[in-house]
Amino acid sequence: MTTMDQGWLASNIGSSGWFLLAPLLAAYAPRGLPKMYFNLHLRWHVRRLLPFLDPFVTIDIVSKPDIYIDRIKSSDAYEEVKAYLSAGCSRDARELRAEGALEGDGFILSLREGQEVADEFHGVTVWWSSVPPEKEDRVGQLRSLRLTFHQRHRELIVDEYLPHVRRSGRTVLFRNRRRRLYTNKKSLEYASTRDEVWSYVDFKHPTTFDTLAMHPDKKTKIMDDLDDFRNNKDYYNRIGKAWKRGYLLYGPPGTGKSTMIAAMANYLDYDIYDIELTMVRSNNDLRKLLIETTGKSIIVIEDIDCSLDLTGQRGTSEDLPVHIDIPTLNNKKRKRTSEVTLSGLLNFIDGIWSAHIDQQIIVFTTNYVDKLDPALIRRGRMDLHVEMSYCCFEAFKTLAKNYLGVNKHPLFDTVKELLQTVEITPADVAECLMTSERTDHGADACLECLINELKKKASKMEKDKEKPEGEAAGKANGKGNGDMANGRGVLDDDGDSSDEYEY
Ligand SMILES: Nc1ncnc2c1ncn2[C@@H]1O[C@H](COP(=O)(O)OP(=O)(O)OP(=O)(O)O)[C@@H](O)[C@H]1O
Ligand SMILES: [Mg+2]
Repeated sequence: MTTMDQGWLASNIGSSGWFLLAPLLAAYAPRGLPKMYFNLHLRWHVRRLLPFLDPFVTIDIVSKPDIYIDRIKSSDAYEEVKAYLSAGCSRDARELRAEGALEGDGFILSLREGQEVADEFHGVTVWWSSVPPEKEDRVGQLRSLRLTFHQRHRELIVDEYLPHVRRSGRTVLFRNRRRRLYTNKKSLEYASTRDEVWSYVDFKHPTTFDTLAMHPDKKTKIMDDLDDFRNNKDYYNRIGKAWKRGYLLYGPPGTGKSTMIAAMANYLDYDIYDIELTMVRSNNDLRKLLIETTGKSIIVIEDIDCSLDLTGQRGTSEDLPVHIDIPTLNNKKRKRTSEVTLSGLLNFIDGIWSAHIDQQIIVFTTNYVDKLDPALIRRGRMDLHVEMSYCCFEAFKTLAKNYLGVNKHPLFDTVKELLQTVEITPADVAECLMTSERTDHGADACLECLINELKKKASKMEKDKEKPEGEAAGKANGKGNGDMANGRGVLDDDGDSSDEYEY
């Protein structure tokens, strides 16, 4: 971009003849000609001449009233244009205004009133200026940014340049924002249509795919899948499918399902909407929640098997309201009826309403995958089923690096051997390795602690095997009864994980 002063004059030089004609017409026409003639004919001609006298077109991009700013999540052309200009014009413009960014500690630079900057698009020069607010009424000041361009470029500017400005502005806004972790409010709290349905905090989870303990092949496949999703907008358009993808993460407690969600959000740079289904009163409220989400986000329903009674055969259960305990406002628990049904949830995932927001990932987690209604997790809804399993040696190595800062150790061989037979969750391994932080013990002591734990588990498994069937204590692979119904809870230590995830 260059400052406007020279650019503007240079482009106007060709039309200076018309500027001379204008005062002549204004001076002689009314005196020399009958009034009637002037009114009927000259005015008509003057009107036709106007585009030649001033061949420039202006478009004002007007801000939304302040009172609505907070509610605007998806698109606000004014904010997008401002962000586009702040990324470019701050380099050339001399007189700027700085506003504290809505999020973070930074400033947003914008043009001061009267300042103009030029921009170039496909060899065509256009000018942006900030115009003073036109009025201040009960909805607050309406500010505008004015775009000026030659009328012969109208099509290019309207059809290509302005969408380009909005797209680029959105990218700047997205880059500058703080990511958020949303959770839904109780249905009772958003009775009015203007109430916010989500509350949020800044999302600051430190987990990445680097620190996630999992077999590397499996990890790579998941990351590739996320990349494919992110980069394939055209593909989704072409096949006529909403740009969404469903992940089902299943496995015993402590195997990293929630951790994986944080890693996914950090990898994609997405917000998270964590839905507590038991707080949702009806299918209608569920839809309301969906409408108020934004793109580039992950919608999470954790422990879907515990959230609502959405299990059983679709034909019998989908339209029956489910009974759940909702704490009431005076904190006493009382039996209430949630009218969220299985079909309501299915519609939430991939009904017509779900298509209105692009680039969303839906994640369900569960400890008991086989208890879920097949309709809920069928392919197309939950596109990728990922089994989060017990700790394999490769996953252990990641944890050892995270917690102890070691890549090799003489005790690794013993750990490797034990992990081939013993089922231990990454959470339990992490707990043993964390002793190095809590005490002054180094890697040796932590690894010995882990080996002791593994040996204890091994001898318990032996004892359980000797007991008659039915008496053996449930494996630690389910919340409560240890009933991991898929029967594939153990990752091979050699990392042969090909059958642990399915597409
Ligand atoms: N795969 C993993 N990689 C790294 N850390 C892990 C992993 N699994 C578990 N952990 C550690 O264990 C803790 C608990 O894990 P997490 O909450 O992700 O388990 P979960 O599978 O969601 O369990 P639940 O089924 O009970 O919700 C995490 O805070 C993390 O420190
Ligand atoms: Mg969890």
